[in-house]
Amino acid sequence: MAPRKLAAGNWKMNGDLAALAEIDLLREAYPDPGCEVLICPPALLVHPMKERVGAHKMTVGGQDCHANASGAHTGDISAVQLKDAGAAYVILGHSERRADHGETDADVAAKAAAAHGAGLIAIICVGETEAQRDADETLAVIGAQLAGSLPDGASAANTVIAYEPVWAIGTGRTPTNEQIAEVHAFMREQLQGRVSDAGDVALLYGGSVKPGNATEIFAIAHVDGALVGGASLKAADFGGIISALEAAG
Ligand SMILES: O=C[C@H](O)COP(=O)(O)O
Repeated sequence: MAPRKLAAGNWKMNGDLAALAEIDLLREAYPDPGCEVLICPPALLVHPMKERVGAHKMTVGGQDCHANASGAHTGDISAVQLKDAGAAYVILGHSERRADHGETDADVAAKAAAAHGAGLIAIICVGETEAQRDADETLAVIGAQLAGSLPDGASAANTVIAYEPVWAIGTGRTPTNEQIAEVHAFMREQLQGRVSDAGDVALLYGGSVKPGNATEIFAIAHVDGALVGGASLKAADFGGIISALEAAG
């Protein structure tokens, strides 16, 4: 098995029922996409989006889950509930959750274990801040986040890793191709010994991916797709990224 090719959209706290019209546009433009296409809308939209996707092979995911399957956790959503609503994936440990909700690597590992238990594929996010990159700590930070956030039992079938430099998210700035290549090769190496099929785990790049830079980014070794924020909100933009991934070797 080779790593899955995945164009993943993260709508973050954007979108409403009317925005599901974008799904119709994607279905029409890509009736049989040559890569996996995933959209992770706000939790309220997971079920209606899945209904809108219908028989199309596009998948839907959550943006977070609780580590427990149920219980007294007001405002939280479990992996089991996401699965029940039609999700196939869940994003975990996004830097916005690490910053806004104080999520630690151990929290992310527990959530990923819950996701796996519920039959969801966990997209585990890692990435350095600008200060950490300036201090030449990038690989140490990524190595520690990976080691702490990967649960036992992670495999290419149930886990995807997304490298998202915090300073590149929503800023229009991206690392150089060499910087992305260095981190992705490092992540591949770090997975050895932790995951039996480390060579087959999909590694996504995320942070200001647009139709205009996607082709270049997908040509970098060990980049198997993208986790896209702003440019996933409109089918016209996300479509450009899907097309670039379809065309990537
Ligand atoms: O999860 C997606 C990332 O945070 C990237 O967001 P962006 O594409 O808006 O920079």
